[in-house]
Amino acid sequence: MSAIIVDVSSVTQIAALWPWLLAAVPLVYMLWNWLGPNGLHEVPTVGTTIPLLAYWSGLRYINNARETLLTGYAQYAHTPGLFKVAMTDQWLVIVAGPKQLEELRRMSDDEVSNYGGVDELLSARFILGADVVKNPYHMPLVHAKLTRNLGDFHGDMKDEMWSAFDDHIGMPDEWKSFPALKTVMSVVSRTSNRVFVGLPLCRDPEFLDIATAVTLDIAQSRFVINLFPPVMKPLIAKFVNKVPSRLRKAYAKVGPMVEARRRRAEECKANKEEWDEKPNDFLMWLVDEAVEHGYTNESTVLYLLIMEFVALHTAAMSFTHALFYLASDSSLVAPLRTEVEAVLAEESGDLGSRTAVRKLRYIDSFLRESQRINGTNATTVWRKTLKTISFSSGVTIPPGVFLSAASTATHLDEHHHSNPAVFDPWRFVSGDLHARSFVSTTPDFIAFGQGRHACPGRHFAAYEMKLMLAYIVLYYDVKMRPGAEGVGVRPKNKWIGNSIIPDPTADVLFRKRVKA
Ligand code: HEM
Repeated sequence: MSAIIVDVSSVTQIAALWPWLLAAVPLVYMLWNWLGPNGLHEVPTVGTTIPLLAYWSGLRYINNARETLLTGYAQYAHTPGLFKVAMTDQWLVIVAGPKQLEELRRMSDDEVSNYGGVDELLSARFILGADVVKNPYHMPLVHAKLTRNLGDFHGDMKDEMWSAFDDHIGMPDEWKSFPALKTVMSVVSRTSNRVFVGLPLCRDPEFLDIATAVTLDIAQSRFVINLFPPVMKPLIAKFVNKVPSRLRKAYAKVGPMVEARRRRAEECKANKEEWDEKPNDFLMWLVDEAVEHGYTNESTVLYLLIMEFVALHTAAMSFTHALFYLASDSSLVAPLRTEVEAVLAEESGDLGSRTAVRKLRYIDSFLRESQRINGTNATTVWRKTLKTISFSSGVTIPPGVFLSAASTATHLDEHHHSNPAVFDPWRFVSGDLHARSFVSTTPDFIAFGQGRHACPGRHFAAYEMKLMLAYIVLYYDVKMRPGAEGVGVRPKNKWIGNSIIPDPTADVLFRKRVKA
């Protein structure tokens, strides 16, 4: 009997220990992460390596990523070309300097995984699901269907963009104020969605709300989930992941169209019949994949949302960065207008033609230069090691480590660019025009990543952004609304971790162009 009593009391004691044991798991994980083999002792650290303080460094990084990355780059870009910074959930190894970047570029997909990197960055397996991480089938579609046939969409994109400008800004005779980022987003989301889902859905405000909100859902969910070590992430994700509810709303909106298209595609397939007037948009390509491989309609809608995530905020933020330069300095518009008017005359008044946008060198240089200084992300080329990899500096990195390239610091390296901190919009107008175009990824310009996994949507984004800038200089005068920073001063960027956000509160004034 007493033995039973002793047992019962020890069970009770153990039960009382459970909360402590549960709390110890993340602590042990954290110690293991910082001190074990993944402690990456060969890689120099910016900040502290002491476990709990490193977690604190990870929290601080949210506010001081820019300084941390520039400091690390200045100290370590040449030897050993790598350094590490603490995230709240793990180390991030920063690859810095042209030699190491080139070595990373040459590594095979067996050595470093690109979607593994995206997974670490976004906690994608918890937010979007493990299937997306295993099978990101939207990616090859961007190359094979969109980029290769971009010319087929020029006319529709131009048509949608002109109509979006008309609806969102119109042609005010007097100066009128518009929230810059929000207005740019309205034009980008309509233009992109003309190609993603076609008319009339690309103009449906409820659908566009869903399409733009999903990025914030992913960003916010990932922010909270990444505060915790991997063992706790699945549990935390259950409480904070906002994507499932957005997906339900998206399905309610787009699901019937997906189901109808799928039925028709399956009928055509079964009867070996041609589908006259089959839609040609990203959604249809996703439906075709679903028919071919048996994916669900829910997954079609989820992958559509992923496309909205990769395409909309990246292009809208990048364009707003450039718009702020244009609106802050009235001397910049003249060379752009001269060029656009000359191209317009050569192209019989059609700015959207296959050749017109390619001829816009000044516009192209302006956007590349804005992207060089600002970009959307201070690190690009996100990778996860699958094997032990070695750099020529002698440093080895074990499997399972999150790596990324220091893009902002690379772009501001004076070995690459003279007066690197100065915005010189015509910097890329001369020289090897192909290598210096907005979409070219070069060792000194990695805003779109590098190598075979460089952004496959950059040609689409560049076409859209060049057309927008051409439209604005042709039809509008723009200036910054005088704000706290003074008249004609470009608003400061907001940094949240690695994200570089053009001031979301800044307004730009537009009026119908007054010709001299
Ligand atoms: C200015 C706008 C954009 C910027 C700055 C940007 C930037 C990037 C970067 C840095 C990467 C990672 C590249 C690497 O790992 O080396 C990437 C990947 C990707 N981007 Fe973009 N992007 C933009 C627009 C777009 C658009 C409009 C689309 C789709 C139409 C798109 C689709 C993708 C996809 C599918 C990937 C994953 C590629 C892969 O890992 O194989 N992006 N983007």
